[in-house]
Amino acid sequence: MGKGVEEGEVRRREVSIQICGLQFAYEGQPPLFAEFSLNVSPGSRCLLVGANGSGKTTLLRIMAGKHMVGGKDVVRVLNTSAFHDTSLVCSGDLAYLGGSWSKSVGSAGEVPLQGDFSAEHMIFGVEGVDPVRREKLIELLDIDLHWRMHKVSDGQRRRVQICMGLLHPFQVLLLDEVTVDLDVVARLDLLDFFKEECQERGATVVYATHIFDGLETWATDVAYIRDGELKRAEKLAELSELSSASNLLSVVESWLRSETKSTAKKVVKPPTRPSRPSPFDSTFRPSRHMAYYR
Ligand SMILES: Nc1ncnc2c1ncn2[C@@H]1O[C@H](COP(=O)(O)OP(=O)(O)OP(=O)(O)O)[C@@H](O)[C@H]1O
Repeated sequence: MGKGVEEGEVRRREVSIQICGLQFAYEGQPPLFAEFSLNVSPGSRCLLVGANGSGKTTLLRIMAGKHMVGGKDVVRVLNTSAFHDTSLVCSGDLAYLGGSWSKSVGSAGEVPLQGDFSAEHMIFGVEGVDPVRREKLIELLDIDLHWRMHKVSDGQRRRVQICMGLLHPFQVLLLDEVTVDLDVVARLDLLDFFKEECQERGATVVYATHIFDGLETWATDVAYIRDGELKRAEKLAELSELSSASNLLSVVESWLRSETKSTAKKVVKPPTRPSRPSPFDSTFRPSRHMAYYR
């Protein structure tokens, strides 16, 4: 084995995801990310938090190689460019579970999850899978293989989607709030499964969420994004606010509330309208323009 390969392996173990000076804008839009950098180390369970529209989904999709960005060194996942090296996804080393009802299964592309298929057909259709892992996931997610995908509930469909996404033992898993439809038991069991995968195999999970139940003891790191800018990236154990606040929800709430306040300060007040006449004023006469004052 060559020295270069060994060095590559060492780097791979030091950092799972490396984003350095990312710049990204949707077509015709102002830049969402400008000089964004973030490192995530192996074995981490990193929460991605931020207000609606702050850029979490876009960032996950960039890490998943779904958007082309700059050069090959800007976004590295397992020391490879996720966009340029499709083997990362095809091998199952990099898995992305997003909100849509479809699943990228290796080179098979996007598989719809709402047709008249059985859960068994969907799950057993994924090739090259360890049957023991498959059984474990079916049991964990309490999937009935006879479910017809067009007749199941959102939560049941989501279970099948998650199962298919986890069949291959990923090295990096990107989760865009996919637990939202799951009941409490399924969600907590799934979080335990992810924790086990990180602790036993050194896998890395990045999880964008607005639901913080049970995450204080689950996550190792938190990254807070505001308008495409990384405001905080810390180990949860070192998060000073967490010792004084009762839970992670309160900490994130305070971050987002201070954001709202500082944004509110920036809002330019519209020019004041002429005061409208009060119906209690004796000079008041209903006007055909009144609707505009609502
Ligand atoms: N396909 C798109 N084309 C243009 N702009 C987009 C597109 N997708 C997202 N955006 C914009 O990019 C910004 C970030 O969106 P993104 O979905 O990444 O935010 P988010 O943090 O995941 O939000 P949420 O918490 O609501 O899921 C938003 O202002 C959004 O309007």
